[in-house]
Amino acid sequence: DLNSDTQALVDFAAAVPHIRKLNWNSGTSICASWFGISCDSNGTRVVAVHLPGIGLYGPIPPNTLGRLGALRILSLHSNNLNGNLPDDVPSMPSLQFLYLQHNSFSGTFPPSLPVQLHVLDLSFNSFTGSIPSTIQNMTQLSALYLQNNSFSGAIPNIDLPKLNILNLSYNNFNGSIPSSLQKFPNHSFDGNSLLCGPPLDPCSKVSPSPSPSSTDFSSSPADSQIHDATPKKKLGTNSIIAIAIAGFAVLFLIVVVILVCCLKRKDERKSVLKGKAENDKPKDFGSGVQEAEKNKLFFFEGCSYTFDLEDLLRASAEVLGKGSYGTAYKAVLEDGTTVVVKRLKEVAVGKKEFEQQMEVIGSIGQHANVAPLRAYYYSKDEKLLVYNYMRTGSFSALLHSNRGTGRNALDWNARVKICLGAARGIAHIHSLGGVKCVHGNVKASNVLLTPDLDGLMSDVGLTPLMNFPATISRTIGYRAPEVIETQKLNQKSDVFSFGVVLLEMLTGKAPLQAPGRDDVVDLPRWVRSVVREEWTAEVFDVELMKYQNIEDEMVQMLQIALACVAKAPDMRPTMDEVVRMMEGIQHSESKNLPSSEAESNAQTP
Ligand SMILES: Nc1ncnc2c1ncn2[C@@H]1O[C@H](COP(=O)(O)OP(=O)(O)OP(=O)(O)O)[C@@H](O)[C@H]1O
Repeated sequence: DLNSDTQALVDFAAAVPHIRKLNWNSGTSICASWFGISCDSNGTRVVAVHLPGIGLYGPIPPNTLGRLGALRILSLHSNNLNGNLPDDVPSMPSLQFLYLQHNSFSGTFPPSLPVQLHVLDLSFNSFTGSIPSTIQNMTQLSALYLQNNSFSGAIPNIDLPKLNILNLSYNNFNGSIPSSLQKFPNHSFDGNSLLCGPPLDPCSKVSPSPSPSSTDFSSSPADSQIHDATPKKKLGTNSIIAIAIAGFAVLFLIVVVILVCCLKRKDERKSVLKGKAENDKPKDFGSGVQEAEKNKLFFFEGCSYTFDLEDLLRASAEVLGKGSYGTAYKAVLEDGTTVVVKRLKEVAVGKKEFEQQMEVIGSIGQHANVAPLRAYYYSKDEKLLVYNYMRTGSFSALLHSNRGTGRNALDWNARVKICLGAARGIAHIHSLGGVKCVHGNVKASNVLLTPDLDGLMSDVGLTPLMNFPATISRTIGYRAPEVIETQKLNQKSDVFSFGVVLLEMLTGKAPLQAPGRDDVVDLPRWVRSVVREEWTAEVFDVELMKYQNIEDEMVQMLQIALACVAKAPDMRPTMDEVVRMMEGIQHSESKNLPSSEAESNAQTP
């Protein structure tokens, strides 16, 4: 019952040192006010423990968390926990989501995992030994993250029907990849030098000699609470040379492909715009178009548009808004095609760098949650970007416009779906690595919506083109404190900005848009101050109050948001972790389960 759950948590907190205060006071209600704790809807059992990145130290003692018999989600990632897992922890009877990544756990793969586990994340630890074939019993498993450990041996031939995410990269696995797992992409297996077969190189070609990375393994558990997503292992000189050669080859190929495309287009569009730029009345966004012969619209691959610059200049245009990069126009072409044209102002880079960044943007755009850039035009006086027109508009517009006029409120599931889409889009950008793979301007008006309310990140890859200080004032409410100070963007500053979007979604309040305006709030500060006083009610959007059974989810989402807007960048989760935590919430609620299962969950003693 709740008393024994409470005692289990108290025992855990007493035995495990932690940097951040938990404020688990026996006088307050565990379900309503204990940090990181969620109960079932009756308030009779603890069903989720979310304690990411709060500085937990040392091993998990046996007979503490393991006593939480109704626990469905255990999230202890990004702490400094170490040692072996106690026997009773992963084997809790109701556990469905286990997040232990980014700690310093050692020992072998947990021998007894509950068969109903949905997600298991042991990545970025120091686990050793092989994966037991009994993993085959976990028929509900949909995601298995074991990357960046020291697991070894052959990978068992597991065939789990629901498994759709698998990451075994950066371990010491050897042998051939079993047929059942060959459907996963290479990066599921990267960084295991003795592993071969599809999707990696064929086994016969793999030389047995490359030094196993175990000796190079550098583990620095205590230096930070949240590690970067970059692999912990150092690469040998051979690997670096090989990677460099492969990189050059890929780059060369890309350049060749682009050249071929350009030449082809040149042929297709003869004499586009010859003498037209002066004769036609150019739209606002085309007034700087010159030298039309030399500079044409460059389309990205996979784009089905057939118009050219001339058509675009003839289109009827309407201003959508002035953003930090320039003005956005909705342009309707003569054949009815509607696109968005962004006319960039104050581009701070030259042509070559601009084009290189366009290539980066083109490659980032291959994701369901990133609004793809379709075409661009570059000349000395005019820089235009062409995007699909999203008629559902932006998250910001849907969340804030026409409030209080009996509008159709954006319901909870829609809000979560939109934010999860945006989170996946940002995580995708981050996954590409490198300094340029930062969004840099995450905010609700840059989350565009598909007709079925999926969130897409727009304005991707534009910050490296611009003069940084020019963009800062418009988006002040989304900026991480260190960005305001140093003017340097990084992935953790994107996480902060995303946290503000989540707070915006939860509270229905827009963050500070520009200094000196008093109609809007410093959201992280406001939410923190309310939360300090008392939980929930005050914080959440009144429009959300009419929905049943969502308090748990809202509180959990609030915790994620607050973790994202932590003042210290190191304390913020990575975007990948944010996605997984959000997915965990989505899956965990009984209302998302089939009704029979929901009932049995509700009846659990
Ligand atoms: N592809 C698109 N489809 C529909 N609406 C869009 C599209 N791109 C932008 N918008 C909308 O047009 C308006 C202006 O966009 P723009 O990106 O120029 O400025 P912003 O988002 O307000 O600020 P920033 O430049 O900092 O991103 C915003 O309301 C935005 O949501």
